Amino acid sequence: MSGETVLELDAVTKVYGEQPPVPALRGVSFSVGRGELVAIVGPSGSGKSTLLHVIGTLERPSSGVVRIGGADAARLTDRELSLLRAREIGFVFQQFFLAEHATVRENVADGLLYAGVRAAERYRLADEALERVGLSDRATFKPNKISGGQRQRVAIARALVGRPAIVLADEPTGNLDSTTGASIMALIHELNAAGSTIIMITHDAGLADQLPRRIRLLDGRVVSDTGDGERP
Ligand SMILES: Nc1ncnc2c1ncn2[C@@H]1O[C@H](COP(=O)(O)OP(=O)(O)OP(=O)(O)O)[C@@H](O)[C@H]1O
Repeated sequence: MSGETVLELDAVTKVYGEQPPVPALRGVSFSVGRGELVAIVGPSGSGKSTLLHVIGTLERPSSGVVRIGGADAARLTDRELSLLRAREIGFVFQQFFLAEHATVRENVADGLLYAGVRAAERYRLADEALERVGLSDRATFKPNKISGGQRQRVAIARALVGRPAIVLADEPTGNLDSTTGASIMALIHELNAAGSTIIMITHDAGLADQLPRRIRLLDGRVVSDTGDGERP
């Protein structure tokens, strides 16, 4: 059975600067189906962050096409693009990026600020997301009163709260010790098993090997992709 394509890249390039131009992506094509769990792996400078920014519509490609849920990102205005980003993409970063003055619950609810969801609904969905990451009992805490692993769970709940089509995780275990990192990886697997489509960037081949599909980048090109476009 072939499922729905949530992300499609076709011959995407990204060139930074002019003197000299730095080609960060040199014709990247692949697609991701709903429910996939994909690692994008490669050494430093291979283009992983650039690819994440392009997929996340934070940067426009120099050429090529990025389709999210069938919509060609290049055809959208900046305003439409921010709405698409707010509704369809959940970001998880290595450095959590939590608001320290706000509670855990507020941090998660704020993930819906730009998606046009009313406050009461934001908090209801935040509580639901916190339950999914096993942190309901920390909802009223401030981020500085919880552990690093719990902070990353908050960041993941924040990314999930709007039930985005794609969760993009950039080295989500990069700031954690190995045990805590393993528990975050277990959570990522759990969330994927529950239906989330997750694309994780890592330079760590060992971590990538734990994921069902690996797309390997080198010098801005895909050098291998263990998925063949078939949907799970
Ligand atoms: N804003 C920028 N301006 C100019 N060059 C850039 C910019 N961002 C990235 N690059 C260059 O593009 C190439 C790819 O960088 P990118 O950050 O995407 O790689 P990466 O695989 O994420 O590396 P790392 O694992 O070290 O974060 C590198 O040669 C980098 O120097």
